Amino acid sequence: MASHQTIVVELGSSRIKVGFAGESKPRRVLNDDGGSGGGARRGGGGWTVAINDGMVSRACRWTSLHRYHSSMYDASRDDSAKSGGSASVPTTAYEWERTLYPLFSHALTSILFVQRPSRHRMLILTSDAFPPRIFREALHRVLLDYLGVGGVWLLNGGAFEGVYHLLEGLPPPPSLTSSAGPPRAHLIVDIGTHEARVAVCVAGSSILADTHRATLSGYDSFLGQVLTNYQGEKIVAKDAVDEECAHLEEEGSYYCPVTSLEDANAVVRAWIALSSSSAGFSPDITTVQVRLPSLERAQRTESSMEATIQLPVQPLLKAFHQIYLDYSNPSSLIFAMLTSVRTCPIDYRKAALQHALLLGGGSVALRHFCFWGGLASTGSSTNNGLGPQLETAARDACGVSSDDESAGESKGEEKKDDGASSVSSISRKRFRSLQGVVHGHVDDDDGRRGGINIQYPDPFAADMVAWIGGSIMGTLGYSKYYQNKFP
Ligand SMILES: Nc1ncnc2c1ncn2[C@@H]1O[C@H](COP(=O)(O)OP(=O)(O)OP(=O)(O)O)[C@@H](O)[C@H]1O
Repeated sequence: MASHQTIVVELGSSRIKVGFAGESKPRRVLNDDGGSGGGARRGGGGWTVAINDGMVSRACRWTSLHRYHSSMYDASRDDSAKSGGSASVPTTAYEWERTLYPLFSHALTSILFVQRPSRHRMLILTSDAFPPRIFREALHRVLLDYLGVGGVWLLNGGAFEGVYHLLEGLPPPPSLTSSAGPPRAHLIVDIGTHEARVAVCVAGSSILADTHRATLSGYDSFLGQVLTNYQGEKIVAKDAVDEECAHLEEEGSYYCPVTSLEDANAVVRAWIALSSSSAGFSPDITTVQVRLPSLERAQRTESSMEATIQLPVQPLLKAFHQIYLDYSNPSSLIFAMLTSVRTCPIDYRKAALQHALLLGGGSVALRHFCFWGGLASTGSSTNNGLGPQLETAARDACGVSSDDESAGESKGEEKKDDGASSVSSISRKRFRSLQGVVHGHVDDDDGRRGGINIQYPDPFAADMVAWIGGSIMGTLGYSKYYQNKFP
């Protein structure tokens, strides 16, 4: 059987990327605003893919395969659930077949224009390291039996496997000398929609399964926390909706204008835009001006209402700290990263922390997020963004304060009480074993060498790396890994 180009599909929870192996980008990225990218905000209960497979036009509801900490997931935040959509993940192979058949039929006929599926094999990347058995069974049945695709390779934990094929070609971090040779290990951090996943990937091998961690630090989970924090603050938006709020204040109740994930996303985008603009930004800023989508909609019916309002930034920064930087919180990203490294064999720890890579759409969305802690400690806005903030949080977690870079003698000492008194002594000691690795060593000539270094996989787009890695894999001769219809 002559095999034509391999098809590569990345099944993400909020974006599905479809294309051919050997190409530099997917032919189409499906998301819930019709595939144009950017993404309208949706809740965690799934979204709708518009399907047109040449026979019928309909919609297919797509949910993530698995939801980590599903008991912690707050369905009341879910916009789609509120609007009557089903928030449930399929629970039988048959339900998965009903979801997958229209989706892949659409991809083959309307996106890739494949005439004879049997001449193509398909590489499927899933974010989950362990997708449910019923999903795998349904996928194979749909692709091999119903749609007649030539062969299928389901690649679990796709981002980790995919990026593995790009790592060799990535330039070394500027802090490392080029003579150091190719890195022996990487810490891969994939920030997705609901979850973030972390694992150590070793050169010449694959990911170390023991180091795999999943945590509720996806971009939408962060937005959920932003929403919760603003609602908890009970903001009185006097200037925005004068009469209404004055009345509420009199009654002793409050009004919070941030009412959906979409609003929370608008606050995040506004803050990033403000902090990225060099003009007029200073660490003293405590409010941000935001145009809220929900107020914009209300404005259409009530013309007296203002859609742009001034909001405090404190609840936003608090959410960022809780979800990403708080090393005393087991659900935070920094906790997952440090636990992952602590689990890996001791001789790989140094290399893994020196070569940490941020992947996934969430890391793109937060790449320039500015946090006060960083600004305050450096006195400038250059040390902002997710990567530098995670580095600072890792140093804090390991008891390496930011100002003792030159004074190695403080190693091993208890961190002084500098306002972080709410952090328990157990939390402060939890990652002490990584202190030397996170800190690096101090050279007389060149300053600090080694230590934690968190990078983006430039020049590749962090949210495309998994698919591009899959595209490379699809061109290689991995025949024995494909499950073929005609073995
Ligand atoms: N370029 C971008 N700029 C801003 N936000 C983005 C960008 N790309 C993706 N996002 C947002 O980041 C989140 C994660 O995107 P990603 O493409 O990694 O999702 P996914 O692969 O579907 O998720 P998962 O890996 O959890 O299955 C989504 O909420 C998405 O809206």
